[in-house]
Amino acid sequence: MSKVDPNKPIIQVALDLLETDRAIQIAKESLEGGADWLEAGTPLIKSEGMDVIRKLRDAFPEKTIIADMKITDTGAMEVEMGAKAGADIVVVLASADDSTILESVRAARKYGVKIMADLISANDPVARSMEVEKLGVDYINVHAGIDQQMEGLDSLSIMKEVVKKVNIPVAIAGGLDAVSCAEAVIAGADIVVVGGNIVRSSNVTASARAIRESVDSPAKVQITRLSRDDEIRTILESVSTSNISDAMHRKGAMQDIFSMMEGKKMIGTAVTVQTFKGDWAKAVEAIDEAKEGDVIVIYNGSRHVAPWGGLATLSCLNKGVAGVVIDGAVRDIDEVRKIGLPVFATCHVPNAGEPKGFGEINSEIVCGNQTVNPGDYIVGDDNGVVVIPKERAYEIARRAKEVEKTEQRLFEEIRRGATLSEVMKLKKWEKH
Ligand SMILES: O=C([C@H](O)CO)[C@H](O)[C@H](O)COP(=O)(O)O
Repeated sequence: MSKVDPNKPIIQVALDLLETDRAIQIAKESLEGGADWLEAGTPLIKSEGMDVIRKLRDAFPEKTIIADMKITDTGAMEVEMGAKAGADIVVVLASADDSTILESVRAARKYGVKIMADLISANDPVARSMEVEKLGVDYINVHAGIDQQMEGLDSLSIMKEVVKKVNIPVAIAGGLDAVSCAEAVIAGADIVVVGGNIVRSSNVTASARAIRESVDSPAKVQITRLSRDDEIRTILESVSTSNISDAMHRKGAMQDIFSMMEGKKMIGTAVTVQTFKGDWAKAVEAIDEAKEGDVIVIYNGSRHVAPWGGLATLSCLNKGVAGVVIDGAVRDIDEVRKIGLPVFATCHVPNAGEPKGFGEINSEIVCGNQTVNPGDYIVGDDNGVVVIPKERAYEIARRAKEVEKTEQRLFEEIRRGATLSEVMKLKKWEKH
């Protein structure tokens, strides 16, 4: 049942959820889209125990089921648990001690299951893949863990080395989508393990189908490479400031700063301005310092005298500035709205100050009670404005995307008639 045909890559869908019922429903939808193997993900096993394997086995008697137990010790006991619950393949950490791997393999032989060794966090994954093959494992999974992916680790380059060194089937996992699955198959992957990009999709069947098409015809998939900055901006385009706030554990949101341009989204890198009540010179000079795609972030601190208005806003268009954030007031709001540049501010008033020239451009400032440094990523939408420190921009963008995907699936389940607390089983997960 768990054979691998070198000409037909296997899609293993990782059911990284918390509830058995949702996992079974999502498994059904992913099989309809062409997924092959069903993995009880580690969070699912931790949440529901081995019973989830039994329920998956009952629901899908003919399918290959993987218990992603990530065994680190007591190999024989845990493999026995997985096998008796109905798994075909049990996952052991490749970084576990050799004694654990050997015991897992011995128990697997006794109970008629296979062992997949997961290389997540292995010190020297290529060398370890050869060692665990010698210890008798049946499959190797080259895996960039979810937290690692968020910081930019990907498993493809390691997998390219591993496939040259081992003779057993090689799986790859770690944030794979239709494009990276195609790349992995071209590079020699026998099994692609896909979690979030299937199970958190609002249309699980369509997402599984897209992966099926890409692994079956990988040469047809167009592979584009983006710079890190473009990648960050592309991801940020697709998420909301609420998603980002969740990803940052509620840090990063500016206080008392609101969109003056309903429906306009803004993404850019900060040019910071420290200025003072009644002085608009530095705010306006910052336009000349800004590059295309920058956001001018101004601390002015007055609700009554604006450092910014219509003429400054129009000047921004000539420089390709992505938007403006003001801790303080803006004026000429009718002109600002006509011009259409995203502007976020505390309020709007008629008064402007004078161009005196106090203050500084591109020093660290505090805006909306958040520290902003030049180059930090600033995102604004109708919810408000968040600042993402530049050092964590990629990670936060990726985490926000995971939040967005999770919500897409929740929306879909609510559309089907459930309430949010039913879908999330809120009562069960209240703090005990
Ligand atoms: O094994 C996994 C992870 O450690 C959480 O248990 C995932 O199933 C694996 O990474 C695949 O999921 P995605 O990375 O979301 O595709």
